[in-house]
Amino acid sequence: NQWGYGKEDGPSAWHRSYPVAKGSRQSPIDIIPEQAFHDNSLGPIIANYDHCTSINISNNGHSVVVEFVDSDNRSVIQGGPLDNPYRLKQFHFHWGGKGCDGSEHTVAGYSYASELHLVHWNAVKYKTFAEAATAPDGLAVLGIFLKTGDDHRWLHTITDALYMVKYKGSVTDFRGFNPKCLLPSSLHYWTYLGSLTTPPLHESVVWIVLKQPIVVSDKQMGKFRTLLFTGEEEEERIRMENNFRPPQPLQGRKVRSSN
Ligand SMILES: Cc1c(Cl)c([N+](=O)[O-])nn1CC(=O)Nc1ccc(S(N)(=O)=O)cc1
Ligand SMILES: [Zn+2]
Repeated sequence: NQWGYGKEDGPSAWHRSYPVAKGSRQSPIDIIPEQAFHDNSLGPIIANYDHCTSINISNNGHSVVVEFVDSDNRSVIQGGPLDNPYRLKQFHFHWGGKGCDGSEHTVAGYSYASELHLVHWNAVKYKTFAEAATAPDGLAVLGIFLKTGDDHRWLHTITDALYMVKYKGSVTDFRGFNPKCLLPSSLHYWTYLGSLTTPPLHESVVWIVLKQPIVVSDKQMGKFRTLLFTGEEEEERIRMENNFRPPQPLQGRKVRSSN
């Protein structure tokens, strides 16, 4: 299933192999804060990542991904719009080209430099990630915006490892990383029902997008752009950048806002 972010295989072509691309709950979306519904029943998001166990970091030809042990509830997110704890499986990023923004969600038309996605699955209701990934309440993705400014103290742990996963298909050990250090100080959020933002675009995601971005330096962002979409054995070397899907039609969905 070769899909990508290029002219021929990019987001506008995905519907050919993945018709759900034109579905009724696609992601990302443009979030308009004034039109979000302040829902007082929405409690705080609780992220328990202290016992989480990262396994590896890899380049899957679309993004850089850090995978976690998800065989028990050692790292979960709960509260907010979620009826039960969702288990952390992986996190990855989307970003733009040099000097360009590359977040997936936008806020009143404003794009951020990058967007971090922490992908969780409903292990209470479903036996595997694969099963959850096709269920309407199967996944919960925590979206965190990145804006450029000062160096991020902890992002170095990730950016210093990127040279080891330059090529598509490369993977290397990456143990003991706790993603709690990537969370902003405020966990205020918007939430809505959506989908995976890349093929297979399953409409199985409860999106929780944090309002407060984290700050990373241009230099750190630049290291993401040393990654390649292409494999070591391939003739062509294509820089991994602009790996984001543009906002999709809201189709009458309500975006709720935490207090
Ligand atoms: C679809 C699937 C299954 Cl099923 C499995 N599996 O291991 O069983 N892995 N994948 C791949 C996957 O997770 N894709 C994914 C795509 C977009 C996003 S995003 N940007 O956060 O919306 C999160 C994840
Ligand atoms: Zn993503």
